[in-house]
Amino acid sequence: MQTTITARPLTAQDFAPYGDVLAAEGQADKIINQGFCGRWHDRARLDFGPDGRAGISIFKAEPRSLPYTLDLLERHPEGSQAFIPISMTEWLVIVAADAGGAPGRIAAFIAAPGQGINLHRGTWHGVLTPLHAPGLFAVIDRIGATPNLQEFPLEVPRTITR
Ligand SMILES: NC(=O)N[C@@H](O)C(=O)O
Ligand code: NI
Repeated sequence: MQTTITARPLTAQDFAPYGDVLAAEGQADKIINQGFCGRWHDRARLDFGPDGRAGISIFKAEPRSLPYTLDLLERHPEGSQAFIPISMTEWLVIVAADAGGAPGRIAAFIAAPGQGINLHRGTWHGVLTPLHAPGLFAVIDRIGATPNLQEFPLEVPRTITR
């Protein structure tokens, strides 16, 4: 069993099984606004289900420190969830593969300042984990009448290190 997981730098390629990386990285898809702005166009696979709608919320999360004890994973079976950093600091992203309806192998990433993510619908993840105050994020996820939340407490907590 993985009891200690080493976080690695967040890259779009490594994160692809779990979601999308949202950042002004590499060449812009479009140059707009009379050449004064780069647009990294349509970079997230958003999904809010047939009965939900998109919402934008602001999260202010308490910073955590490494090594971090992970004792809970969760997922949103009815929609995607995107985290766009407002405070330009690194933060911790924890995801896991699905293994028959429960979390399988866990992966951890250090998001660089300015990197955001979009978790695809149903992706197991740790809750928002900034590493520096003020931990401000814009969150785009499903607003609907159902809880859209499945939590999975870990019987054996894991240690996430850098
Ligand atoms: N519960 C909530 O709004 N946030 C969590 O889903 C999270 O991933 O941080
Ligand atoms: Ni979540």
